[in-house]
Amino acid sequence: MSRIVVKVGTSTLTYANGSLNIRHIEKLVKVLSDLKNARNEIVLVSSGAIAMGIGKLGLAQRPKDMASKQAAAAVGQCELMYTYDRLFEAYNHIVAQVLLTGEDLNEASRRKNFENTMNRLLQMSAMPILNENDTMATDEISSIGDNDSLAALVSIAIHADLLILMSDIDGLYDSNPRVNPDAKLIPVVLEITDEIRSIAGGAGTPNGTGGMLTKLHAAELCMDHGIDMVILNGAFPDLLYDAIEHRTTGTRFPGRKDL
Ligand SMILES: Nc1ncnc2c1ncn2[C@@H]1O[C@H](COP(=O)(O)OP(=O)(O)O)[C@@H](O)[C@H]1O
Ligand SMILES: N[C@@H](CCC(=O)OP(=O)(O)O)C(=O)O
Repeated sequence: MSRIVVKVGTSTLTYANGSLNIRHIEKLVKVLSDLKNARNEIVLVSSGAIAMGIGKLGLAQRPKDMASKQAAAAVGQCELMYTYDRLFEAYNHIVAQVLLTGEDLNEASRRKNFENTMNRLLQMSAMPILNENDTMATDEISSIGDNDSLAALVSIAIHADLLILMSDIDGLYDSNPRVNPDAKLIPVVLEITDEIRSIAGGAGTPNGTGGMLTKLHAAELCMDHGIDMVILNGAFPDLLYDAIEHRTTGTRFPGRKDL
């Protein structure tokens, strides 16, 4: 049995107009349900609240000011959880919503409460679905919308074996493939060096927020705590089986083994 944190980005879950990408989310839920049936402990960190809120509120574009993004997230988070609840129910899995900020994990008593709740949910075979608490979030993680780092902090707090980031791209390339069509996928990164950081660019779409830089930050946090991290293409959730069974796929960042 493995304890696995899976983070799925906005660009995998929604189209640019904020509508749900039904094909992606249905496939993801199916694979996660199967992994749970195989006795893995799965924690899902899901972005997408702001985009879904924008879609539901009928806003013409992504708002720039913080309060409007927070309001959109509050609307979209309901829609997101409603969707997950319905889809997981079809496979007899129970979902639980957990909203938190980086601050919650920094402060000892709040962190303990988080760990206790997570452990109990997993014992009860429920599937915790986490997102940043966008209403309360200030800029402690970086800015609103860095679930990559949040997923890494969560993986550390609950002693996960593996963190998988599902993105809109196959993994880390040696330069941004949206700019350089000859860019090559890097299958394994053993250390986050300045050279590796220099090849990571920003988000690929208006809805994506972190780009590769926040994913490398997440990788560094995980590796330093002995946790493997893998970046995969969220359009192909079957790749989760490969990542868990250590078959080469996407980009793997092996956790330090000397801890
Ligand atoms: N070296 C790189 N390798 C791969 N992707 C890169 C690189 N540099 C920048 N990117 C961009 O990062 C994007 C993925 O991050 P992001 O848009 O935040 O999506 P997500 O919603 O999955 O977090 C890719 O679509 C790509 O445009
Ligand atoms: N918490 C926000 C943004 C999260 C975020 O990091 O976005 P992404 O870069 O798509 O993973 C939301 O749910 O919309």
